[in-house]
Amino acid sequence: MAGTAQAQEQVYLVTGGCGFLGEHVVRMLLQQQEPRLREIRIFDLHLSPWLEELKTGPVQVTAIQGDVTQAHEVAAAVAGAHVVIHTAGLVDVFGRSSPKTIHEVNVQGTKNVIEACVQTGTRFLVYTSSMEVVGPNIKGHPFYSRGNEETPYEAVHSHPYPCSKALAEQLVLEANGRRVRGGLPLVTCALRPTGIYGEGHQIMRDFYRQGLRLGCRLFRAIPASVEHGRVYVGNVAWMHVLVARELEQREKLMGGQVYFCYDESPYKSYEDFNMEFLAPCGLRLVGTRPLVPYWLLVLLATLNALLQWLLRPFLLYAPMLNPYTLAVANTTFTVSTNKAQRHFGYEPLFSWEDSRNRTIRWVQAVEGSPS
Ligand SMILES: NC(=O)c1ccc[n+]([C@@H]2O[C@H](COP(=O)([O-])OP(=O)(O)OC[C@H]3O[C@@H](n4cnc5c(N)ncnc54)[C@H](O)[C@@H]3O)[C@@H](O)[C@H]2O)c1
Ligand SMILES: CC(C)CCC[C@@H](C)[C@H]1CC[C@H]2[C@@H]3[C@H](O)C=C4C[C@@H](O)CC[C@]4(C)[C@H]3CC[C@]12C
Repeated sequence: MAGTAQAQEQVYLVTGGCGFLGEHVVRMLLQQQEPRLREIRIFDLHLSPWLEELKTGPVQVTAIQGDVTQAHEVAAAVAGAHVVIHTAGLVDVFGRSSPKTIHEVNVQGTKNVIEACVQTGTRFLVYTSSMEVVGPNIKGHPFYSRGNEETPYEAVHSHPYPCSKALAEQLVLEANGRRVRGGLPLVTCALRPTGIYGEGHQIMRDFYRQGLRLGCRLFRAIPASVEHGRVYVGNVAWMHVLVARELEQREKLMGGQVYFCYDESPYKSYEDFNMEFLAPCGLRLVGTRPLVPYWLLVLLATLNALLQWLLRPFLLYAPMLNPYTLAVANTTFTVSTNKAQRHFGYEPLFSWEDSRNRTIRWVQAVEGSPS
């Protein structure tokens, strides 16, 4: 009886629940009508207005404005939660934030989440990591033959964002098995999405707007042969929900594990993949080969980095092209694995066709909306 009462009382906490991925996780939790779910807490630095519309359903939705770098705020939000899905993070590869801030949010913030679980007795922690914990590395090595979780790869990073994600992932995995308040072990695991796309993807929106400005054209910069891993946001969210649900039943198998996020999205170059959505919206990718030689792109990227540094005291100059983004876009890195299917029965919830159509509809709706 006590078991039944407990089973109906589950509280989920989603950090970063108002972000691109976080919103999909929250909506997925509500759509899946998890019978044991009583409350979803959404913890974010900035709360979104759409939260209000979620508050009318049978599951209590609690919005908590807070900062993961503040240990006491995190502990207060975690107290009494059954599972924490920690998606909050500073996703910055353009140099908008300082390396210190990226470290504080992504590493110290994750430490605070782990410590809060230990102190308050929360046993299950799902961490949103990134493919960039593995690569592409600074040497530009491709991840050949569509690697999986076991594929050897020299993970060497210098950029603050992948460094912070790698450190945070390590902390999460090392915390698996720590005794939480009450004496039971903490069960953790990390999900590594490749480049996420779908409704709410701001970089896709930026490319679309840039294409409109350029007379409905984009100019190819990266060879079509470079494959870049992509995964639909709905499937990434679904994977988080499944892991959160299954972690309790399969703690021996899943605890301390990493899983790449994958689905049926095709293997293509970054730009060709974007054109799957932007072409039906009227954009055209000019050139079957890069129009600008690679050495010139490297030069421009280096110049941008230099300008960013020089202008920093006066203004924020953070263009999309810099040596790091160029290296990521120009290095083959894709995954092919079925580990999530073997460990917890994951199958993508959205087919490629669905994912594509949903994303196209979203891009089309972007036109005319404020930037
Ligand atoms: N977007 C991708 O392609 C991608 C790929 C792999 C992994 N990831 C990871 O997925 C997670 C979510 O990324 P996203 O693309 O949804 O980014 P996002 O910026 O849309 O969402 C991040 C959320 O975290 C919140 N946040 C930031 N700093 C915070 C703080 N100090 N305290 C509390 N909340 C804070 C933001 O307000 C935002 O709502 C991140 O951890 C990111 O590293 C993203
Ligand atoms: C060279 C230019 C023409 C194109 C620049 C594109 C560049 C802004 C894109 C290319 C690849 C993108 C990253 C990739 O999809 C994966 C991730 C992992 C994730 O954890 C955070 C986002 C990130 C880094 C994407 C950012 C934008 C990138 C670099």
